[in-house]
Amino acid sequence: MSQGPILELRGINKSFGPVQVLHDVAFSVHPGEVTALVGDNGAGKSTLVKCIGGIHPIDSGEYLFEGERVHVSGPRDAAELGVEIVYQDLALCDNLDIVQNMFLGRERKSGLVLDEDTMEEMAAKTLAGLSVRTVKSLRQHVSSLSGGQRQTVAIAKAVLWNSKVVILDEPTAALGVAQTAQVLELVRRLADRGLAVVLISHNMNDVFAVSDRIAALYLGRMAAQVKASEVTHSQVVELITSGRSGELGIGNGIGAAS
Ligand SMILES: Nc1ncnc2c1ncn2[C@@H]1O[C@H](COP(=O)(O)OP(=O)(O)OP(=O)(O)O)[C@@H](O)[C@H]1O
Repeated sequence: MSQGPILELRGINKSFGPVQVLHDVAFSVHPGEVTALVGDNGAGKSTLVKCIGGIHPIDSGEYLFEGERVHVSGPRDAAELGVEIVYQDLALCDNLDIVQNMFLGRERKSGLVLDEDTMEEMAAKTLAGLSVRTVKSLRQHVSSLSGGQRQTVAIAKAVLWNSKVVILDEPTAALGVAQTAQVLELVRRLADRGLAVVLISHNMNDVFAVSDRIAALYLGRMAAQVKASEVTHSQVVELITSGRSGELGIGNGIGAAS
């Protein structure tokens, strides 16, 4: 059964100087669901996500979290709400091990020294809770991991910090078939644990494999936000490329008024 949204944006506008990138955007994400955010290059996906993450301040519009209107004026505000973004270029440090990466900037201390045992235990528990069994040792440097394993560590890091909303920016873009499947499984598991997951992707197979809802941006406007079970591949492609889908009777009239 579908619950109300945990995060909801209404009427979001965002410009960079004279260029308006987001126009009156509505977007909502629900706990226990994967919402795919799709759109062509330059449609505004990254900008929208950066507004959610507090990296770009919004010009106008409402940001609601758990039904309350909130002001997110920096990444710290978003993190405090429980919103984490996992970027494509993964902010992992190659020269640190998995535990060090997962606790980077939020290290646990016991007195003046780092509490390595507790950190390792928490990291192990988080990975086990996500059924991640592919990493051999938590003390191996991240540089020795495969692309899929690195994604896994980055995602697990977001889970470790009790995030409620996890936004994944093209998590499978650089991965092969088997690793993509692993990461998608993990994405699904996050939602099954009750998190709200936003998946930015260009890959329709990935989108349909794991998403409950699909939000399509077209030239900075939200063309449609629909249940994945109610649309076909080609309808979503149409939304991405023209902002409309005639057959669906949805879309907000973008490009229609000529
Ligand atoms: N900091 C900025 N200053 C000026 N313009 C920007 C800035 N960031 C993004 N833009 C513009 O906003 C538009 C949307 O870009 P954005 O990166 O959000 O799109 P996207 O959907 O994430 O694209 P892609 O799939 O290529 O990553 C583009 O036209 C881009 O040039």
